[in-house]
Amino acid sequence: MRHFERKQNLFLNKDALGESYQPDQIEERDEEIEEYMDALQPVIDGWEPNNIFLYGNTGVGKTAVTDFLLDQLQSDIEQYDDINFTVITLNCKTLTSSYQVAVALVNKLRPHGGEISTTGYPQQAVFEKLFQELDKIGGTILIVLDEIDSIGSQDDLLYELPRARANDKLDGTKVGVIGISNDFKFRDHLDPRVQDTLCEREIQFPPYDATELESILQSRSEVAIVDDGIEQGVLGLCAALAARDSGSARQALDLLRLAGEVAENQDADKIKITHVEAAREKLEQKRIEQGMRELTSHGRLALLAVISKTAKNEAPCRTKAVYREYMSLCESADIDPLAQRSLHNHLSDLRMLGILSSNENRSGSRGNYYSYELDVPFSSAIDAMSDVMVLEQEIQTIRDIAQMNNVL
Ligand SMILES: Nc1ncnc2c1ncn2[C@@H]1O[C@H](COP(=O)(O)OP(=O)(O)OP(=O)(O)O)[C@@H](O)[C@H]1O
Repeated sequence: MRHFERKQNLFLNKDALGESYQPDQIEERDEEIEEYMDALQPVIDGWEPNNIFLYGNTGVGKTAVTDFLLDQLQSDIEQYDDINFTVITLNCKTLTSSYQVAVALVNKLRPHGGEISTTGYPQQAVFEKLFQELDKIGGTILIVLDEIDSIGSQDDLLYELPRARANDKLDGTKVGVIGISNDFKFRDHLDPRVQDTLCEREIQFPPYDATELESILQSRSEVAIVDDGIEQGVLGLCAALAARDSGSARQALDLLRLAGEVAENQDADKIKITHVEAAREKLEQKRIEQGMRELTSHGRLALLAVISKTAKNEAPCRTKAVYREYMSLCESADIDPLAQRSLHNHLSDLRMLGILSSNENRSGSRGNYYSYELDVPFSSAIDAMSDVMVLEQEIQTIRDIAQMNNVL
């Protein structure tokens, strides 16, 4: 049997490319940092803190900048004896109401063994317990609620918490809320009173462009990867691919880490462009597989129909042609086909998931029509299909046709 062996030739600190790493330096966010520092200024001046709402797509540095600035604030505040400052951070991902968020906060603040049950109290009673815990700490408290959109429409706490002092619920403790969200609709759907309070200061984090991502990768790779461990052009390629897709630093860092792992497995002395390409394919496949897990069986058959048209070199193709292919796959799978209109909806969903792309063609008197093609490499799509479909024979036939037509 093969033994585990430590490999340390390319990575100096692989964890520095991972999710839990907190960078010493934030790149390319000077404007947002400036705005954020302005919003936090009242804390160090000893006034009531602003409530701040941060929004932007996933991976654009909302959490990293928040952690960085609050650490900085905490250390700068040490020189002022008259401020007692506390930060409480809670990720709300699994908490779907004000009640659940309030219970989680209370239990975070109570000592081990003194936690309250997650059910059975009237909501106001939990809020009261929370205010009591906050008063025990006293001073200035910032409560960071990450992924705040999970709270949904039951958002009373977001109204009550920032106003607790004004409404005499707190005994001198100054509380500010920092809400973080990547759901752009969440803000607009908030009760207008909550919106006014919570979004006192709003800071938007736009997606990164390729140059910005390259500079983030550059600074992170200095910590994560050995000198001379990266071939020229590798960081640029990772940055360009992530910028084109999402503008997410997380995606760019994931790509570099995976490329490093591919290189390491091949005992290469550098991370090369080919390793990035292999890593990209792996990530793409993971993304498609994740997307496909959410599809119904008809969604999968719709995708397989487009894959089959691609193998025949017949993509982009119109809905009508996809529909014919889909009908024949349904017949092989012994599944009753949907109407063409419903297939069209499935194709739209696949486009939303980034698996297909579509073009609207204008054809004069005959009206407009859509044509579809894969927006991911053929090989990733068909490999992902093989994992989730039972149409083994049909998938093999599609592979054979693709090979004959040199479709990769
Ligand atoms: N400007 C930056 N400089 C250095 N590292 C960054 C920067 N922006 C993001 N990162 C890194 O990218 C990764 C993702 O960033 P972060 O978690 O802050 O994104 P986010 O906007 O909070 O995303 P989500 O909404 O999904 O939580 C982290 O590893 C973070 O350290």
